[in-house]
Amino acid sequence: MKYITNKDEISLEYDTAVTLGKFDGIHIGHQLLIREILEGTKQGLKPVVFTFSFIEKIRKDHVEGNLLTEEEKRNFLEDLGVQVMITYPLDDEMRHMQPEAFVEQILCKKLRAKKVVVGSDFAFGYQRKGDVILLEKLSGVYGYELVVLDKVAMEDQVVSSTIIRQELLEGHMEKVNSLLGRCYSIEGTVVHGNQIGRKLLSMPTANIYPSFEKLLPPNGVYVTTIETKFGKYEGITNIGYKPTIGGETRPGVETYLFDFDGDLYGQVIKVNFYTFERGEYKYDSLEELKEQMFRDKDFGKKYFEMNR
Ligand SMILES: Cc1cc2nc3c(=O)[nH]c(=O)nc-3n(C[C@H](O)[C@H](O)[C@H](O)COP(=O)(O)O)c2cc1C
Ligand SMILES: Nc1ncnc2c1ncn2[C@@H]1O[C@H](COP(=O)(O)OP(=O)(O)OP(=O)(O)O)[C@@H](O)[C@H]1O
Repeated sequence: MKYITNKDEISLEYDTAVTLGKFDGIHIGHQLLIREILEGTKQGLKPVVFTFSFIEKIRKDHVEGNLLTEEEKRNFLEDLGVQVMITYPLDDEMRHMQPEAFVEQILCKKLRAKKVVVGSDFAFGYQRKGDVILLEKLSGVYGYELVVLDKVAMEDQVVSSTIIRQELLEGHMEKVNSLLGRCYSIEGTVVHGNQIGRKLLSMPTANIYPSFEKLLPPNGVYVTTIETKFGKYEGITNIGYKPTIGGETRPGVETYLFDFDGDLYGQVIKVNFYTFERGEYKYDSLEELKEQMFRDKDFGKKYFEMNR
């Protein structure tokens, strides 16, 4: 997949099927739009996702972050079969661009869009004045096919990244997963902890520190699966600051993998979240923490027995 972040490099040399938006999470609604641009390949059009960089707006504290980091979004779109991803800088020039100019100069001239796919509420251009009516009108002028998809809803609620972010911050993982059409996941490189898990708690853990732009569910314990280069394992994961031990300055994601006995240090793992079990708690002693962690392990094992 071609990945373009420099606005001087967006002139494409082939005809394209383009969808536009923020695409945070790439939820079940976004996936429909992407499927539609992939259909464009049958007419010889390359599928393109055009999105903006909002980096400057993100408070880097896991609370106003995104469901997907830029890297995750890129990998995900590539896996889906998208051939070009453009992350366009949302600078002053772009912010003030009239919607008609955007369609003419960017969409038609630079991206050579012959098919444009958007949701029915798509808005773009200065003051979000451009909409599907304008796109329809201009399709006759510039000769592209416009496909407008109805917004996907689930249980009478329109699916949106905003709703998924809210549900995630509440720890409603089942809801988040059904709106995403897959498990919420966090990726990172396994780093060394302070070895208390293996030596004193009889529970070795793989520690990762997610990127700051990544939105995290509430601190606490979750049932998870973990993708590693050795395969996929079931496990139990704590998100937080380990208050019983102390000394942590940023939240970590710490996982005990069931039935695994190998070395993960330095490797990238992906942790998939299924359900929230309990909040993180400051115990009076390591012994109490250890007893609770073994109850957490039983909880996780039972969850998979019942949900396999
Ligand atoms: C399932 C699970 C539950 C945990 N729950 C808590 C908790 O409630 N409070 C806490 O302070 N630490 C909790 N932890 C973190 C432990 O304190 C941590 O695993 C231990 O300190 C070992 O850390 P280390 O890998 O740096 O050696 C939990 C860890 C796991 C895997
Ligand atoms: N539920 C949905 N069904 C179909 N298309 C959707 C849905 N949600 C968004 N879209 C479309 O996907 C494109 C990208 O939209 P955008 O990234 O703004 O999604 P969003 O989920 O509505 O985000 P936000 O909640 O931040 O507004 C737009 O064309 C939008 O209309």
